[in-house]
Amino acid sequence: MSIPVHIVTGFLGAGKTTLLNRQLSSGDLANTAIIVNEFGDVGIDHLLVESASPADAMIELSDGCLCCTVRGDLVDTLEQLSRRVSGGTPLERVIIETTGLADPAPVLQVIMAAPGIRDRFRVAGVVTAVCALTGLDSLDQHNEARTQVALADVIILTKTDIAPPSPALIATLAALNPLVEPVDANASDVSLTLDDATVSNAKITDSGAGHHNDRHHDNGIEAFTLTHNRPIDEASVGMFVDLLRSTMAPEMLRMKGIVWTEQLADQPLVIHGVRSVFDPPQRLASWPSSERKTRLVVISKHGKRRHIADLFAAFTGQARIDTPDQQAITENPLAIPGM
Ligand SMILES: Nc1nc2c(ncn2[C@@H]2O[C@H](COP(=O)(O)OP(=O)(O)OP(=O)(O)O)[C@@H](O)[C@H]2O)c(=O)[nH]1
Repeated sequence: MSIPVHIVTGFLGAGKTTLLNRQLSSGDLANTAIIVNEFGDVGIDHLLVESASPADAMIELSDGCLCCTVRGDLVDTLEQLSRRVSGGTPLERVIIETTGLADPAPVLQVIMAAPGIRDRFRVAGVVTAVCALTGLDSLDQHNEARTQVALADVIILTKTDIAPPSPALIATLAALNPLVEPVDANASDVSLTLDDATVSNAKITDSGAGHHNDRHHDNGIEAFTLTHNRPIDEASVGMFVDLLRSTMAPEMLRMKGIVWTEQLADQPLVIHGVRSVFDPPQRLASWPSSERKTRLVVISKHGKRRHIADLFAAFTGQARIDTPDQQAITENPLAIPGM
């Protein structure tokens, strides 16, 4: 059984450590390793996180950002944890608190793709703290803040006790991540460690995506849904994903959803990708609702929607006058317009 890794992110000062402390003090983080990543020579945050978990469960990765310089350290740390587990130490979960300036995608990629890590750990979810007071400014001004929201499985609005979130902030969050309905940090059931069922259900249902089928925002990220009403050949799905990974990885922040395949039509395929890294597709035991339909939510850099939609159309046999079909693309990938 792989060990779930929960990533807690959010812009500088958004309230990550406060949320973590709150959950630690509630006592439900037994057998949890907490990895805190900080900028600067002297880490502070790890001192601020209360030691409610075993002393050696607290690991500080400082002097760099997880998404760049200390990536190797993260792999080493997870390998060490894995060895401890083999030696009999109980470990139910890992929580990684990133720096406020981190892009969480490389962290996810380490867990999903690094040899020796991906078999022993799995991404359980990304929780992003957003400050109700300063969140809108951060989102307007910083790419990292937008990426943190775009990649979130859960968005927690902090400091709502000081001021309620503005409608503009709520609208911006919905545009950046139509899959997720923000929750209030003060709500009684807020948790940083969502169980797998909650997260995978959020990923595959239509909640949010159905209402915001085609959302974009002028701050560089757009979210849209690709849908198809007929079963798709599984091989075509694989080719579509491969081509996206090889040609669009820097622009495609995230793709998640369910696919109705010709093979095993009663058990939809779950697709879950972060940039170029995709989880091995999993089958659901059955459809989550009565509606059978392929739904893929894509969060990408602004301006790439047309290319991604054209590729999807080609691989699902939806011919368009000015777009090559699947055969043309797979025989000559250079034929994709705009790439
Ligand atoms: N009133 C109020 N203050 C909060 C809340 N959450 C965090 N704070 C305060 O905001 C400040 C920053 O909180 P932290 O939890 O350290 O934020 P962080 O995201 O870990 O900060 P960095 O690690 O520096 O990015 C602290 O002074 C907290 O006490 C909240 O929900 N309400």
